[in-house]
Amino acid sequence: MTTIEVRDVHQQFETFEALKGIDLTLNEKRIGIVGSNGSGKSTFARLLNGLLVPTRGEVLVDGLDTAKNGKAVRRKVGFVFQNPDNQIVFPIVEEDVAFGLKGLKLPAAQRDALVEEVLDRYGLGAFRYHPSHALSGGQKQLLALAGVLVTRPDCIVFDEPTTLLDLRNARKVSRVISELEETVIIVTHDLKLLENFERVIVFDQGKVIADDEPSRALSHYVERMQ
Ligand SMILES: Nc1ncnc2c1ncn2[C@@H]1O[C@H](COP(=O)(O)OP(=O)(O)OP(=O)(O)O)[C@@H](O)[C@H]1O
Repeated sequence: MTTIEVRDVHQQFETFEALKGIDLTLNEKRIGIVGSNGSGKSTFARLLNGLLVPTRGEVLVDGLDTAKNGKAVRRKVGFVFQNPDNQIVFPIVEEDVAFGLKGLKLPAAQRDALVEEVLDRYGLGAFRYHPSHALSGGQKQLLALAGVLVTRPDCIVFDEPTTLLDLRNARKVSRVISELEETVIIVTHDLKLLENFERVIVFDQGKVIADDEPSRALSHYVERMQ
């Protein structure tokens, strides 16, 4: 199981400090990240697989520094964006999933089998040769997830996976996430998503203000928001 160590992390965007000294060790199977708008959650999430490197401090994934080993880190930790349109880059569904496998240089037959398996798993098998842009919002979110899962990361970071979805699709994506064997870290405003999680971390103005089992952490958050 992947362990992510975040040590004295600061993130400065020009004159604005979005994260102000974060120290955390993440090694639970299910971790939720909550907090008000602009509190630094997405910034924090993007640090976890080296999409962003901290301006001060360090992030280590199984001992690998994200600032020095970005590629190896991203093989361990996948990232699913809030808006799947930011993640889906190929015009045809199967091409998009296959792209994630490109670096592995697999024989074509093995690559095709992996693509088929992951599409079937998320009910997208019938859409294999369809244009990616013609999928519904929920299907796009699942395609984005398929494209990450096919590379078999140990841990997946989701940035608000249900925010853009209607209730039915949000439930579907939420069920898919709950069934994942991989370690899951979710940034969300949808507190229902965090039922049965092991740990919830609450951000406020670039700092961690609570870090606890979900019911205690969430009641702290709700109190703070009043
Ligand atoms: N690339 C950037 N350049 C400048 N400022 C940035 C950049 N990225 C984030 N910020 C700022 O950092 C702060 C934290 O942003 P972040 O997206 O991490 O918040 P968040 O907690 O995810 O918010 P939300 O719930 O609204 O998605 C915000 O004030 C934002 O404007």
